[in-house]
Amino acid sequence: MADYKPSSLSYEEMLFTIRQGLRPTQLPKKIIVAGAGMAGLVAASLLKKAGHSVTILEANDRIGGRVYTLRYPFVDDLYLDVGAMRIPNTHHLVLAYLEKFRLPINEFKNTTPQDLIYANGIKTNLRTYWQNPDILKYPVAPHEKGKTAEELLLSAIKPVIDFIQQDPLNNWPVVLKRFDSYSMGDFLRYNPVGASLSPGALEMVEVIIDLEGFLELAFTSILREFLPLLNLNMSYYEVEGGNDRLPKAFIPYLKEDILLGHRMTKIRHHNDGKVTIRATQTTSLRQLEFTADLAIVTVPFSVLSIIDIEPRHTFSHNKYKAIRELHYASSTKIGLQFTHRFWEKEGLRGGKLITDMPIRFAYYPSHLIGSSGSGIILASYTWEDDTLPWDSLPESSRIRHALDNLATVHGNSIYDAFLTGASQSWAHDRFTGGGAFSLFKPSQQTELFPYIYAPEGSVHFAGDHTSTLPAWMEGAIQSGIRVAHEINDLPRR
Ligand SMILES: Cc1cc2nc3c(=O)[nH]c(=O)nc-3n(C[C@H](O)[C@H](O)[C@H](O)COP(=O)(O)OP(=O)(O)OC[C@H]3O[C@@H](n4cnc5c(N)ncnc54)[C@H](O)[C@@H]3O)c2cc1C
Ligand SMILES: N[C@@H](Cc1ccccc1)C(=O)O
Repeated sequence: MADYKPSSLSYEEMLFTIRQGLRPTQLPKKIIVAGAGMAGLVAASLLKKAGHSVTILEANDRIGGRVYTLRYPFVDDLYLDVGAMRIPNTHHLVLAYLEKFRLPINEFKNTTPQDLIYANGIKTNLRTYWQNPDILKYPVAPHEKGKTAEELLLSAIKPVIDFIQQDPLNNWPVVLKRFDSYSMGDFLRYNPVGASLSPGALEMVEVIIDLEGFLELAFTSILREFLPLLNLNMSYYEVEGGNDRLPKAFIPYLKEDILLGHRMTKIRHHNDGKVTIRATQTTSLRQLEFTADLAIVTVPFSVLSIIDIEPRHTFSHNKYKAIRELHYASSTKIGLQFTHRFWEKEGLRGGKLITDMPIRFAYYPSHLIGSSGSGIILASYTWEDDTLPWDSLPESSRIRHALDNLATVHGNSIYDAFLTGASQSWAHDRFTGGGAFSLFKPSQQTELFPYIYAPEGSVHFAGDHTSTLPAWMEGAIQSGIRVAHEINDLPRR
């Protein structure tokens, strides 16, 4: 296990840092930040305010990374968040930045009793399903009849959740030690602490709770990521006008320091401890070099794996292993715009469609509810294997098939209301190296995590993958704050 421990900042200390900044440094340093996603923007803004000189190299022609709001080709000033779309009310770091930048938020209706379900060729809604789960005809065991997917899943994992909630700080490592080798699927099939699920019950849980793509991943990782989504009393927010307004809010303070279209290609350590980042200017293809006291690398490991490290030995064996092995899940989103908000006439105001059709989960917009104009449905949001049928298609076919799936549920009249569509296949996004977010395979949290966030010489690491909440902006922000504290008072090289 690495002897390096990240600064164990409390939530209060992280919130204080967002509101008041770091302690002004007595040792101002030159710092390069690779990546202008949430982690890089948070780290760079805190360190600049503390007195350091920061330069942010961003490969893309926009900042924000996986906080990405698509506006083209939609009309009527509408948009679709094809990356981060929902903010749990327990993600206090994100909410603190939204408050700091005074960004307007509205409720993201993640679920409502009117949520549609279309599975096994049967169409119903959540309210009816809750009253009679057997309506979907999953071949559950006799003792599982009459129970919803949430009830069956929670009955299987409740002992673990209760244990964690008793004392999260001390009990989470115990849970990790005992269950990190389990996949989500194996934990539910051969449950070591609670009710094992029959194949029929497991299939219902997979479809209704959207676990189908994650069953082979680590039980501990999926449990932690899904906790917010499993809590039906959880409320969520979104930024009015698009979630990309959050990263964009950093621009006024950092605009002199951000170099767009600068793709890091090499990290070189010098004998005197300084570090040079080589970057290709993506328009001119010129090779540029930036030398500094320290570097903060926030790019996903799926990208870092193709960056040259010189001399090789300046990264440890375990860092290379973590970069090579950390699992990245894929994800694809498809948005369809319609001339009018027909779904609202069916009582769908926010919330979603849950289906075993290839679109899997669709989300109805939570903004402009009740307005008479056009609207955009997130017609498909898939993860892992569920993205394969979509990633293999050209965009026009993705849109067509998603429309066909929606028509199965909403009727053929939607074809006349269809305006335009767009999709984002993160597997094809070179700025994330083809991964949407890191999620551990069994045992990877134990084996890899300590080496993911640990610095290597003058190179420090941030990004959601280095946090305890990957796949959430909260984790990216947490990592930006952690790394800023980590290097604020380090000696100059
Ligand atoms: C489909 C999807 C849905 C999501 N849903 C939610 C959600 O609902 N709620 C939520 O809170 N979070 C959600 N997330 C997760 C959230 O978007 C991420 O956790 C967060 O944005 C990650 O920020 P980051 O700074 O760690 O990484 P990134 O945003 O990936 O930033 C890394 C940056 O590095 C840049 N870069 C890459 N390679 C190079 C290079 N060689 N040189 C220079 N720059 C480079 C990239 O362009 C990018 O700007 C979702 C993510 C996805 C993909
Ligand atoms: N946080 C992202 C992705 C995600 C959710 C649940 C588990 C893992 C990943 C979302 O809310 O959609």
